[in-house]
Amino acid sequence: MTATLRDLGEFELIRAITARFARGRDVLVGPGDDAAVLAAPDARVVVTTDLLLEGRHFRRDWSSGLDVGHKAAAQNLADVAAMGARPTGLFVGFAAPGDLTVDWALALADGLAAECARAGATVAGGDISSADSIMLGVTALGDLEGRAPVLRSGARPGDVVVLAGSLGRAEAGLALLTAGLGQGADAGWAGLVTAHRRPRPPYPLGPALAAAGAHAMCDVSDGLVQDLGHIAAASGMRIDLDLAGLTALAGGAPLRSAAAELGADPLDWVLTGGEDHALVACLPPSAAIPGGCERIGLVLPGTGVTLAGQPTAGRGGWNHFR
Ligand SMILES: Nc1ncnc2c1ncn2[C@@H]1O[C@H](COP(=O)(O)OP(=O)(O)O)[C@@H](O)[C@H]1O
Ligand SMILES: Cc1ncc(C[n+]2csc(CCOP(=O)(O)OP(=O)(O)O)c2C)c(N)n1
Ligand SMILES: [Mg+2]
Ligand SMILES: [Mg+2]
Ligand SMILES: [Mg+2]
Repeated sequence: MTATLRDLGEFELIRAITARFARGRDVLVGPGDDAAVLAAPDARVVVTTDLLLEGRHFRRDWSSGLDVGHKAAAQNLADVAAMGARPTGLFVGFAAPGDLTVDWALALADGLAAECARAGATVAGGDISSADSIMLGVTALGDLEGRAPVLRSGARPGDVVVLAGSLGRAEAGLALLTAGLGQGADAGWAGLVTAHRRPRPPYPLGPALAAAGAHAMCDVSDGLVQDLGHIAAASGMRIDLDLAGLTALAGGAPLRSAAAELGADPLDWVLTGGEDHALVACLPPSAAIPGGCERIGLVLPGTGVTLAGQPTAGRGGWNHFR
């Protein structure tokens, strides 16, 4: 076969790869969700892993070692929370060039430790190698504490889609850095750049949404429309986003002024921007919406993600090969 990864795209590649793995009898939730759940020793432990590569996920001239440590931990701990689990431990594979300063490597460790502390977890192991550029492979574990895992596949018609955390801010910060306007940015723009460098997922709201009865949940790593698209597809449902609510999210002063400066659309950042690692969940209409969450849409029969009933085609999200 001469097709390339770019031809296939990230998510078709994942489908093709995982189709080759047997579903072991200990695997209660396998590839396809934010984290896996294994039956042995019991069904309380969720496991997830993510890569973070220099040049692809961060740049050393844009982010400090401390920033990258925060981001590497947050990206994984958010997947744990998105299952409704409490983060417990992180395992960190770290490869770097020999001329990296010790200060940078130790700042990275400090960032990992600080972000773990935010989530109530800790680094429990890892591995080190040398490499031409910095690479991190982080694995996170979490405890469901007796709750059922909240999958991407459980959304039902009538569920209310709720958001915990921010959207579009990390993408705006990345756009500012890319345009050369990020360093030394003042006022609100600095907050956007910080959102790119150190996303702040609302970890406790993962278990809180699970306890509130969430039918489905995920974190937003690649963009709201794309990630909700995974829930819609896995659940066999349509998700309709509320235009007024999302326009309000895009209307914050820093997002608006950064978008005006860059000739961008702040609503695009909110709909397609990745890496804020907000949590989005589908709650039954009777459920009490936990504090800190806001309603942004509705689950309906059908397919795909719509905005006020209109198709979102063309508003994609991050895909590693496209
Ligand atoms: N190389 C791989 N082998 C097996 N499973 C994979 C691989 N890459 C991704 N997956 C699985 O595919 C699903 C989607 O991955 P991804 O989009 O990275 O999720 P997330 O955005 O939550 O990190 C996850 O369940 C993940 O475990
Ligand atoms: C230097 C740089 N360029 C581009 C980006 C934007 N970016 C890189 S990966 C990504 C999506 C999230 O990362 P991914 O590895 O897909 O995490 P996952 O979905 O597996 O959680 C985004 C928006 C960035 N963070 N840094
Ligand atoms: Mg995820
Ligand atoms: Mg991943
Ligand atoms: Mg991704």
